[in-house]
Amino acid sequence: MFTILIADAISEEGLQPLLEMDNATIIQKKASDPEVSLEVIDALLVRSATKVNDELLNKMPNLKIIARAGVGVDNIEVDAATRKGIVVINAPDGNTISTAEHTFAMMASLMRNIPQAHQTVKNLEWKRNNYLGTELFGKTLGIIGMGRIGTELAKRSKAFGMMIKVFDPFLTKDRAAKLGVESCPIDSVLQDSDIITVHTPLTAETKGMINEQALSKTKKGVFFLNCARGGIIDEQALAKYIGIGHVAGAALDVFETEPPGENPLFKFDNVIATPHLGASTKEAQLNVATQVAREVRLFLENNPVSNSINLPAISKDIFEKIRPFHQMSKQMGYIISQCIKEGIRELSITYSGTVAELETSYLTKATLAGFFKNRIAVNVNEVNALLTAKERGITVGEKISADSYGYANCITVTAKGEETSFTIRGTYIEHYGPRIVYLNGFNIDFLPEGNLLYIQHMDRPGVIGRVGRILGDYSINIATMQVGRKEAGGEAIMVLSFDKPLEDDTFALLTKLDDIVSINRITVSE
Ligand SMILES: NC(=O)c1ccc[n+]([C@@H]2O[C@H](COP(=O)([O-])OP(=O)(O)OC[C@H]3O[C@@H](n4cnc5c(N)ncnc54)[C@H](O)[C@@H]3O)[C@@H](O)[C@H]2O)c1
Ligand SMILES: O=C(O)CC[C@@H](O)C(=O)O
Repeated sequence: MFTILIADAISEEGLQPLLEMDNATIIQKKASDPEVSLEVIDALLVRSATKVNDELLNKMPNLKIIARAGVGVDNIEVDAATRKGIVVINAPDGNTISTAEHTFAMMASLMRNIPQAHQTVKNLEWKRNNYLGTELFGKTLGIIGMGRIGTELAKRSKAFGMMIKVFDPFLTKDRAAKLGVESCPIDSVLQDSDIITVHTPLTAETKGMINEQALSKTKKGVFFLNCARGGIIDEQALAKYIGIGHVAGAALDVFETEPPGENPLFKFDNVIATPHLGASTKEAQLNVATQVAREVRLFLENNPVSNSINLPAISKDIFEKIRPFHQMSKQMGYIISQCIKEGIRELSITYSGTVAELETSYLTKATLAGFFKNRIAVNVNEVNALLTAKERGITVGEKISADSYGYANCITVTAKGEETSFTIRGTYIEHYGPRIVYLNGFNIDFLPEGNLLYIQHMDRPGVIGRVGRILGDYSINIATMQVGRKEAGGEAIMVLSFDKPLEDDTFALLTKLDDIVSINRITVSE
């Protein structure tokens, strides 16, 4: 049973995919509501009001996924979520059209003084001479950030006869040509535009990118728009440039602090504002809610998600192909973790045969997730596996090899510590399942599941009998037993499986037997 917390106002109609789940309890309350038991929440859905920070995440040890019903994830501490292995998803395009339309509406309103004029009419005034506007036709619109919203805005603005200059370091010349816009350096956008609008995410690089220095490069009489994120345009600098009459006006939907409270910009009549309404349409809210609700449900039902911020996107088709290897990779990582007793400094994974053609990076992360399971306090999964390895100084290597040892596919994992190393190889046999076919120099064949006992011993008469006798004395039923050796009289291994875990006292007796080199209890669970 899953518990899903919808912490902000999200369209009820769009939440249907979650409401229809018969194994989920849906709670629609603020995360700060004392009635909410944060520790049981599996999935959290938010818009921008809930600040998903480390402090909140620490109260949610069961949390597996955070969904942002919108684009910007700046209200979520993604790094903190990643460290804890929590998947973060968003709805990247559900509100694109609405926000582009809102930006366009703000631009038109700004140029024709619509909000100010509207207010005077309502005040029973008729000030026709005060509101001389400016046409959009023939003007140059500078767009900083030519992503989804920038692109939609450009299309609409072109239809109004505007010229478009764009600065986006990730925009290729080909794409700019296709969109009919001029891609140029930021200074050229600043110098030549009549109206400048920002559509980037708020990042360390874009924070304050329109500062005094940038404003000083603009034309006198330029207009500014910000319907992306507060802080991309420095509010103090903008207020200064409006104050000296250099900037002719600004339209703002977003603010450095929201709600903004007292703000130096609000004293100017030529500044118009809306309270972060870009995505506030019925259509956008339904779109984003439906997108995240579908994704959260897919995720909880063990399917891949497409709009993750911190997990590589993987299609359902590809995931179906890697699913058997995915489970086996986790199992092998988990077996290694229980057999190598010291810290490791290197983990290398070699893929061969058909598996080498699949998304192996995902399998490498699954191996690490299995390795870290029960070794460290945080839950490690594909989201934080590489980061966790890096933080612990473990080098992770991935290789493709042509030699698949006669199997259709195989994955070989070698872990190296300071003193020891351990190698395990698995193959997946269709209609039969995963098999471990090699352990530390020995060919073997066992199913990596359940309660296992792995014994490395000398190949001498009586060893197997002595192990069997102790197990028999303690009424322990051996479910399966596999043996392997390199040469007669040398070292050998046996892998036994039981219906229930081996008790400590039985295990202790086995460790004291003659001719045993090493012995490990292994539990391989989901
Ligand atoms: N006002 C609202 O309600 C509302 C609604 C939706 C989105 N947004 C915000 O609008 C912004 C754009 O959203 P989007 O969906 O178009 O995002 P997007 O990811 O599609 O586009 C962002 C673009 O910015 C570009 N970019 C990144 N860094 C840059 C830099 N330093 N200089 C220039 N360009 C840079 C990227 O290459 C990308 O093309 C985001 O900040 C988002 O949070 C606001
Ligand atoms: O939730 C909202 O209304 C705002 C969404 C918007 O800022 C976004 O980044 O998608």
